[in-house]
Amino acid sequence: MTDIKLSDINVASYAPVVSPTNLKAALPLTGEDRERVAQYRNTVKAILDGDDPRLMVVVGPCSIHDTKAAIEYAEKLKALAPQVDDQLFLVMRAYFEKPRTTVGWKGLINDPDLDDSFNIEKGLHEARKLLIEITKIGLPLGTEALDPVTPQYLQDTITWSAIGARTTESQTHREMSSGLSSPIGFKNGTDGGLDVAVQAMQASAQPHAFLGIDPNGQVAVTQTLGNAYGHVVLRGGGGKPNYDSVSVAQAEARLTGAGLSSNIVVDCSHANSSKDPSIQPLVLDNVIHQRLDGNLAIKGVMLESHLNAGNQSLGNPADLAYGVSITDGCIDWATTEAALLKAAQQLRG
Ligand SMILES: O=C[C@H](O)[C@H](O)COP(=O)(O)O
Ligand SMILES: C=C(OP(=O)(O)O)C(=O)O
Repeated sequence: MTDIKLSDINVASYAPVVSPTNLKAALPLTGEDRERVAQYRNTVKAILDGDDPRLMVVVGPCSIHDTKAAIEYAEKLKALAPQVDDQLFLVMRAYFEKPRTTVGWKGLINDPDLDDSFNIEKGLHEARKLLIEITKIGLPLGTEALDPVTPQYLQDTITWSAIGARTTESQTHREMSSGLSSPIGFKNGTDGGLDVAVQAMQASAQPHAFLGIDPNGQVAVTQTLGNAYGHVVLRGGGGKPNYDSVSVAQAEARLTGAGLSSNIVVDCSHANSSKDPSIQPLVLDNVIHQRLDGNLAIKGVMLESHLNAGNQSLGNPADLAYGVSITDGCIDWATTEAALLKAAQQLRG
């Protein structure tokens, strides 16, 4: 009876993985790239503090599955930036971890070869390599912090982080957020509920102690200081959008009532576009008008955009169309560029 198996009954295997320190040694972020990230973060903080009047725009693919297409996208975004940067601070969406409603491809880190081979070590390398390449191109980067371990590998390259609608209520994610070095946006819940995001801001602003990993990959009691730059991301939910002026005013009142800064980012995608990507420019247009009407609580917007429009199913990776999302549908580059040029022009008055 003593050899009865009680643990790991549902675990098939373990495989050690590179430590954060060793990955960073292999793929270092150096010199002026480090200064850039620090500067980008300061800009986002200044936007959230109301000291920089520009609108932050987190824009890019729903998920990155092809690093070549991501570089091509980054080069286009970089070329657009100087045409709008008097009004818009562009941050490229670089999402490598996808939260799934049930199951599905969980992102480039989890399965970089898109074939259920789950070469997570390769995924970490590819993600970090790409983040460094895009930093060198000269763009700030935004990502979803989903797995509580991955920030140790990537966070030094990140200007803005998000906690997704499916994890905003999770204590683990609030604890992790309290130690993240970047400002952090909390999505409202998938049911549209704002309370979880407000509570996440309250929780993550405080110090926490929890089990995490240290830079050497050692499990460690992690004590954090609290993240002062939490804010809400309105993404709609429960079958309804929440980007309209009434919903935004309600969110503002809720935040102020809780003693929090009334900083709001509007996600033009997800339930705010009923997952129809072609609606995103209309949502953006509405938000720009709210800003022009004097609503300065709206500090940013998010757009899901790729080189080409729509999305495609992930079947045989060799058959995938280039530059098309394999998760949520996106607007194409031409639509993105036109929408952002228009937004900047409108904001100039
Ligand atoms: O943003 C992407 C998706 O909306 C999110 O990952 C959930 O995807 P799913 O409902 O297709 O699993
Ligand atoms: C998963 C995402 O959004 P949400 O958490 O709002 O569904 C996303 O932005 O990729």
